[in-house]
This record gives sequence, C-alpha cells and structure tokens, in this order.
Amino acid sequence: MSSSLLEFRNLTKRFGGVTALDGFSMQLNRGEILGLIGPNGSGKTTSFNLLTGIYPTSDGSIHFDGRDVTNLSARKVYEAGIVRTFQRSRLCLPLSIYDNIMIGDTARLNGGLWSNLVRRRQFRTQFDETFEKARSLVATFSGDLADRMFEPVGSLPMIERRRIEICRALISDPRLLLLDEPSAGMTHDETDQLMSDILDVRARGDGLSIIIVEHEMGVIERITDRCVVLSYGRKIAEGTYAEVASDAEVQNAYLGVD
Ligand SMILES: Nc1ncnc2c1ncn2[C@@H]1O[C@H](COP(=O)(O)OP(=O)(O)OP(=O)(O)O)[C@@H](O)[C@H]1O
Repeated sequence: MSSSLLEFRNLTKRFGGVTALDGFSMQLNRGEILGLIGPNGSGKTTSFNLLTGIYPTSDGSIHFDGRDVTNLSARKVYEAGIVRTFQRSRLCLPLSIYDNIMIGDTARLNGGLWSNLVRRRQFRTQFDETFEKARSLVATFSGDLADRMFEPVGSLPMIERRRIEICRALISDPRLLLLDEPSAGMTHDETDQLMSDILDVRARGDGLSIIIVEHEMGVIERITDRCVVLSYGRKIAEGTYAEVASDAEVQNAYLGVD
C-alpha cells in the first residue's frame, strides 16, 4: 500500500479569465495533518471545492487511495471517505445537536418515513445505535455537550458549534477530513481548545488524515506535520512549518516581507 492517500496532479481551475489554480501538484500521506496555506485568493478553498465535487476541474486530476476521483459528484466523494467543514457555519440552528450530526451520516441511515413508521422496532434499534455513536463522538470533544444532545444548536457558543460541525463530518468514519478555516469567528483560547480536540481525534489512531486551510499561523505551526504554500494558484513551497516559514519566496508572497 502506497504511503500517499491523496494526490493532485497538475490541478487547474479557470473561472472565465481568472486562473484560481494553475497546475497544482501535491500529495498527502496517510495519517498526516497537512496545512494548505497562502494569501487571500491563492486557491486554497478552490482546491477543496474541486476535491469535493463542487466545481469541475479545468485540467489535471485527483487520485484518492489509488483511485481516480477527478470530477466525481459530491455524493460519490463523500462515499469514498472525504468530508469537509466550511468557512461559514452550515449548521441548522433550530435543530438539535443530534439531528445536525446525523445529517452527516446519510449513507448509513436507511428506511425512509413509511418504512420507519411500519418497522418501528428496527427503527428504534437503529436510532439507539446511531445515538450512541453520535454521543460518544461528541464526548471526545466535550462531556458537557454529550449530555445535551437534544438541545438546539442555536443556543450554543461558537466553539461548540464548530465542534458539532466537525462531529458531523466525522460521524461517517471518513478517511480524509478537510477543515476550512476552523478558527474563523473564535477567540484565541477557543481556537487553542479546538486544536487540542483535533489532535485528540487524530490520536485515536484510526488513520484519519487531515488537510487544514487556516490563516492563523499559530494553529498551523502547532498541529501540522507538513505545509504546502500556494500563491496565485501555484505551489511555491512545501515542507515543515519551520521550513516554509523561513522560505524567502513564502515570506515575500505570504507575509509581505521582501
Ligand atoms: N466561483 C467563483 N467564480 C469566480 N471566481 C472565483 C470563484 N471561486 C473562486 N474564485 C477566484 O479564484 C481565486 C482563488 O479563490 P479561493 O477562494 O480559492 O482562494 P483562497 O486561497 O481560499 O482565499 P481566502 O484565503 O480569501 O479564502 C480568487 O481570485 C477568487 O476570486
């Protein structure tokens, strides 16, 4: 088995006259936390959007676990084991913690309304199993939150909402988690706590790989094994945080230092 889980080969995306990604190649190793960094508009979110089937690629290819997944539908990408969170919260605020998390497990839920009404015992068993799975996942982030599974998400502070979004992504037992600016809208302390949670999730040892897009360099330094730096849609550097942070081209492009 190759150590590479994900590979972009010459990935290119044009939006009319704008080239958002320009021949971007990189690979992610199994179990790795990779930081995808770069200035505003350098193509980070576009990479996630191509990978998760939101936009078709203009050129190049994406390989996941040895399989060509270029331009698969969002559903097929999810079924392959790739999940994501978004820069802006996409929780349904009036719904409970449990309901919001189970939205992320549509592959496992079966039945439908008619079947669930008629086959009540089977529905009950399935509910008990899924509830316990969701509750224990939430408990890895917060014991307090795990005791409040039927409270509406709208009543919770930002850090708890972020945790729930990550649980929603993790409930389907993915192999790759894409985090798009998880620190957005949170205080420094909240961000620090959330990063500890993410490291705990990785430490569970089930082989989860993570790509994180993040502007907070303290976060990138703390949790990534390796970084890839984009500028104007092109990769300009890769290596450990210390290596890329001391790279002259990165300092020029990203930190504005000449
Ligand atoms: N749907 C779209 N239509 C047109 N242009 C787009 C679209 N999505 C992204 N772009 C452009 O592609 C380029 C890369 O954008 P992208 O959002 O990927 O950058 P980013 O590195 O994620 O930026 P940020 O750090 O600000 O989130 C930008 O010039 C952006 O304006």
